[in-house]
Amino acid sequence: MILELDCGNSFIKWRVIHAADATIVGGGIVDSDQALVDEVAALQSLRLTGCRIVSVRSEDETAALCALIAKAFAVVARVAEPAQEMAGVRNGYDDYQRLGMDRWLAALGAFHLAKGACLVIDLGTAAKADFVSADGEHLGGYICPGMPLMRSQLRTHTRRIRYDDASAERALSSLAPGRSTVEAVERGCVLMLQGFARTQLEQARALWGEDFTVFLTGGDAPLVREAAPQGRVVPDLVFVGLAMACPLD
Ligand SMILES: Nc1ncnc2c1ncn2[C@@H]1O[C@H](COP(=O)(O)OP(=O)(O)OP(=O)(O)O)[C@@H](O)[C@H]1O
Ligand SMILES: CC(C)(CO)[C@@H](O)C(=O)NCCC(=O)O
Ligand SMILES: [K+]
Repeated sequence: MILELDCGNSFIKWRVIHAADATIVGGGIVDSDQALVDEVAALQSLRLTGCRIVSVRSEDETAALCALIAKAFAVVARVAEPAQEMAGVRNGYDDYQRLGMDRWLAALGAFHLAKGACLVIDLGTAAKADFVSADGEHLGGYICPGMPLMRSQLRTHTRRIRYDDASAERALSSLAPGRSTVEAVERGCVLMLQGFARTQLEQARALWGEDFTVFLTGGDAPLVREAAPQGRVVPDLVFVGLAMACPLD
């Protein structure tokens, strides 16, 4: 069994797969290293033979997580490293090491699945878009605040915007103009995300006409379904790329 980890800025997504056929044994989302170890250790008949990690955290934080995993499960974690070119995709950044590894792996996974031009829209703490042309040229992308950051900026920088998580969830039953603070903010931020998605689609159309595949990933992907109806929702797109970048015998 292989432990796969996607360490974002707010959460760690994990899953355990069988090494032989990649079938999924278990998975989840946690907000700390210790919670990760506790959840994975609770899996029935766990037998880890390897671990691969993609992280956008600092080197120290990533090293600390690897050490914890080595101690808890006696496996050496392989950490995905930046590359100028991999699996037919050429990194489009001026300095390829600066491109976020989650973006790079999602682009690798998307190109592998699409076998042609593709647009990746990843909606997490940050909202990201990346473009890969039919010949594997990564053209670059965009980074914006995602839903959690837009929300918290409004809360932090105003005095009268305050509401709880439960009312935030209720507010999203519709996107009609808000008649309360929570509705106005939550729906407004969703419309920002949808606007982001639509603009990326326009860019892709300008580049490639209708000849491209759209992938939606990240925790908030469902919020832009209507704005990108042709989008393929692939929640584990980063893991697809991670397996390509870190094959384990
Ligand atoms: N089960 C879940 N646990 C945590 N967040 C979730 C869950 N389902 C949906 N979300 C939403 O997903 C968003 C976080 O997305 P994601 O987990 O992709 O972020 P991240 O990987 O930490 O961020 P980034 O990729 O920008 O570094 C939050 O806005 C949250 O509301
Ligand atoms: C943008 C984030 C934070 C999204 O997780 C990550 O991809 C990252 O830290 N990227 C480095 C900056 C860049 O991609 O240009
Ligand atoms: K992520």
